[in-house]
Amino acid sequence: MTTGNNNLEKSSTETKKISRRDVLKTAGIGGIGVLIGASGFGGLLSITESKATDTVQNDIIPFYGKHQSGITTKTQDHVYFAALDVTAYEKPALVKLFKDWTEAAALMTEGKPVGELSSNEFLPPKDTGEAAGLSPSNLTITFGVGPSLFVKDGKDRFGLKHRRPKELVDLPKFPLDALEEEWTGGDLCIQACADDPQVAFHAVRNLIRIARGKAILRWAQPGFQRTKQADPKGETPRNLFGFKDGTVNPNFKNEQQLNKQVWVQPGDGPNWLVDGSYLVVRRIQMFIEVWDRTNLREQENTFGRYRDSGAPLGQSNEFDKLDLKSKKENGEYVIPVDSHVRLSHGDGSQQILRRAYSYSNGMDVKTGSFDAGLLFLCFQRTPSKQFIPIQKRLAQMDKLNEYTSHRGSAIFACLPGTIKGGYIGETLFN
Ligand SMILES: C=CC1=C(C)c2cc3[nH]c(cc4nc(cc5[nH]c(cc1n2)c(C)c5CCC(=O)O)C(CCC(=O)O)=C4C)c(C)c3C=C
Ligand SMILES: [Fe+2]
Repeated sequence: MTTGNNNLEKSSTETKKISRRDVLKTAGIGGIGVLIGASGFGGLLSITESKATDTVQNDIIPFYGKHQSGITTKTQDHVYFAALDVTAYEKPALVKLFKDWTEAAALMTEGKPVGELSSNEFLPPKDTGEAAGLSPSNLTITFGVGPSLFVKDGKDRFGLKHRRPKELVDLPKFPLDALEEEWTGGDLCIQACADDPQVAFHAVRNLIRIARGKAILRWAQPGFQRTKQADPKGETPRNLFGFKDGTVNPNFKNEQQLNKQVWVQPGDGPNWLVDGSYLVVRRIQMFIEVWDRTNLREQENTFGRYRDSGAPLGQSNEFDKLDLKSKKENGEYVIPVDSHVRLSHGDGSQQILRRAYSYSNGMDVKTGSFDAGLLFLCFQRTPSKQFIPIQKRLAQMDKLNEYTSHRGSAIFACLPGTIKGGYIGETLFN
């Protein structure tokens, strides 16, 4: 029923690697527009493929489709997450922003710069340039809208109030929350994931630049997992506490399961969000110095899994099922009552799609310890029936709470995908 991250599927369309330099070289022959116009992107790829076989790989994730990419896409090595505040006052400005973002995002995910190269030395170049020569690196860019886009301080800012889904409301305050304004909320979000940190950063940087005069950064957080070079087998990544994290997740190959757990369905709320998903983000600080002084048995009891194999306590293999009934001779449960997996699993009926990344932001100047933790990103169909009840259980008695602190939080509705010629957000703004 469940798979590890390593089993997650890349989007269905066959993809090919083509570096930005290849695109520019090819453009030198006939011009990008002419080439794409004449043969479609597939044509461009096959030309380049036959010319430069050494660069043929699978690292373009299609931007267009029924759903946005970056949700059920195999988790890339890096994320750059940004929450934004809208500064525009009129809906047409928002529409223009999303149209421009769609165009730029589609280009960047194909490894292309956001605008044609200009030789006018008196103007700033359209693309910021740091991804020139880099491969597309499986870049995905996922856009979301927060509750405050619809209503802020009681004000219907863009005439969208009646379109706000009931589920798109600020999360309740959970016990032990230590949220800080500087890591919380946002009218819009951009999640850029890629197998290269510079490609992910480049994407967000250029989108923020395009947003000038319409939206500004509110907060941002980069995150990482181990790279594919370091772990060519693609095993489940480990978090900063050294445990395999991401073992149990909905099966990305199972369309039925995704429709049940991840994608918003007709009848769930307003139609504009059908085929989209809700994203809950938590910026969770992990007290790694305290953890490092904790003995192994305590660490394993905290999660309810073995550190080495990732297997549930009492089992041998990572993907073995949790046995929540089995007891030790002393009458205690093998998987402790306050362990993270027992509480997060509950009765198994609530599942979320987790796409978490570690972060490390240098030193916390107040304490002199690392400012490190987990950028917890999870997608779901109905937050009130998925993230919220799970987090309520965890906040009450999760043993992990001794070693973590929730510092940031936000919720977004991630829009459905779009086709070429359309734009992300058109179902909402039309
Ligand atoms: C409310 C949702 C969750 C938060 C917040 C959360 C924080 C968090 N988790 C880990 C590490 C692990 N989590 C694991 C499993 C797991 N966690 C959640 C939910 C939240 N975690 C779920 C739904 C599950 C799966 C439960 C199940 O059905 O078995 C694990 C075990 C391995 C795995 O399945 O991934 C680890 C390890 C940290 C470090 C953390 C906050 C910093
Ligand atoms: Fe967890």
